[in-house]
Amino acid sequence: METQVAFQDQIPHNHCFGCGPNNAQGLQIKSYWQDDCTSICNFSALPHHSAGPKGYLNGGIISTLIDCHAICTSIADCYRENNQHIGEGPVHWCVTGELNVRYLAPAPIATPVQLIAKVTETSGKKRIIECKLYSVDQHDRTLCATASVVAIKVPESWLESSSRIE
Ligand SMILES: CCCCCCCC/C=C\CCCCCCCC(=O)SCCNC(=O)CCNC(=O)[C@H](O)C(C)(C)COP(=O)(O)OP(=O)(O)OC[C@H]1O[C@@H](n2cnc3c(N)ncnc32)[C@H](O)[C@@H]1OP(=O)(O)O
Repeated sequence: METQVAFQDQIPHNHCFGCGPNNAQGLQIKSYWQDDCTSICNFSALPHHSAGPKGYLNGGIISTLIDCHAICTSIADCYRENNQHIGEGPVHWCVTGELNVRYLAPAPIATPVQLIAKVTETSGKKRIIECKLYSVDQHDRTLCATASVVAIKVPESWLESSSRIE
């Protein structure tokens, strides 16, 4: 995995709060293929990503991590399906159509989280991505959230039109 370049570092023009390398205030997550079917993202939170009690990770941040890891996985899968390297040749963009998160256990903010995602269904412009978020310390791995994300492929013109709204 260490030898791979993150999906996000190959997708151009990305100012997204969760996954955009071009957003200095953002979370700047990095996602990689783990194997043929699954992708992985490791993230360490900062103190201001807290929920009400300062020891736990904010639920909105958890949703953003899942959303961005899943959508970037969907984009990477579009390139893979077309036998292209990410960011080369015809552009593939996806947006979130639906995000369903089940919060199973609080995630301690000081413990790194790991996200594992898998594209489970592809039909036309739509992909369904199942994602799990774990809190991972040296001894244990606790499943804190599961999610199902619907990614919808949008044309390249989206980038041009969204760039004009600045
Ligand atoms: C505003 C973002 C701009 C991004 C620009 C792209 C540049 C990329 C840059 C960097 C990459 C990394 C970026 C990661 C970003 C992280 C993810 C986000 O935060 S994205 C922001 C939140 N999401 C939205 O703002 C979508 C708002 N919704 C829409 O624009 C439309 O509703 C859209 C495009 C999702 C669907 O539009 P339709 O309904 O006209 O599309 P039709 O072609 O009719 O549908 C295609 C298929 O999808 C299903 N579908 C559509 N919406 C669905 C939904 N909400 N849930 C389930 N299925 C849905 C339909 O039923 C249809 O399925 P059948 O082919 O018939 O089987």
